[in-house]
Amino acid sequence: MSLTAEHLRAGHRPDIPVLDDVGIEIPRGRTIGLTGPSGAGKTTLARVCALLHRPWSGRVSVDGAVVSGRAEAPPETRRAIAMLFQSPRQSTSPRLTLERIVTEPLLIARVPRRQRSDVVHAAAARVGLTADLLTRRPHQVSDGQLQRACLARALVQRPRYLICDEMTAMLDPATTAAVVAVLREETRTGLGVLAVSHDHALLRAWADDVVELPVNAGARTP
Ligand SMILES: Nc1ncnc2c1ncn2[C@@H]1O[C@H](COP(=O)(O)OP(=O)(O)OP(=O)(O)O)[C@@H](O)[C@H]1O
Repeated sequence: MSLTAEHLRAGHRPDIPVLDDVGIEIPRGRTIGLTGPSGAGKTTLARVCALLHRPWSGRVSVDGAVVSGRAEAPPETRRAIAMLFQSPRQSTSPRLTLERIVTEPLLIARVPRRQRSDVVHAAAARVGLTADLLTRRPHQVSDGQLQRACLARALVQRPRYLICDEMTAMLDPATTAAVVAVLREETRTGLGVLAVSHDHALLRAWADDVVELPVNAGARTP
């Protein structure tokens, strides 16, 4: 069981591929580190794996089922993949409380109201967010606290795969360690993680395998 990308060719500008015949496999229960020089295409690859960026060619499959894009994927496949970004502020609404932010996947999945609160509070406790913090809005908490809320939001979705794009880059060492500890527990129960980072020491401690993405010739073309 894995999230697999094969022979990907993808980019942002016509005829200038960022990824040219690139592949990666994220098995369930393992953390794959992804590193490489700036501009190599790590974020592009992460977004293709999360079905957020459509490749020009190649194949993405989730547990054996080929997926052509997020819009076409069945809800069950969309729910199977969650993504965490470097900046939690760009992936949360400033108008919502942290509790409402964490609740979001349960609203989408139409989980009954009486079950939602227990699930959200359990996930918040898991990532080290107190009930008081859950009542605040993003501008009233630190980046680390908001990233913990984003992690809780991802956990309540119960994804099979989690794509983390530099998710610890804005965090202090204690928060990074806490977040990585939660994710390592999740991998033990079957979550597959792609961890994109420039921090080699972090990936050595966190990942089971580390893949280096070289800059390809197409990406260097002006
Ligand atoms: N939306 C976009 N429009 C045009 N070009 C883009 C876009 N996003 C990324 N690129 C280009 O694609 C290439 C790969 O970018 P990407 O962000 O995937 O690399 P990266 O390895 O994650 O880099 P970094 O380590 O600096 O975050 C770069 O040359 C970048 O300028």
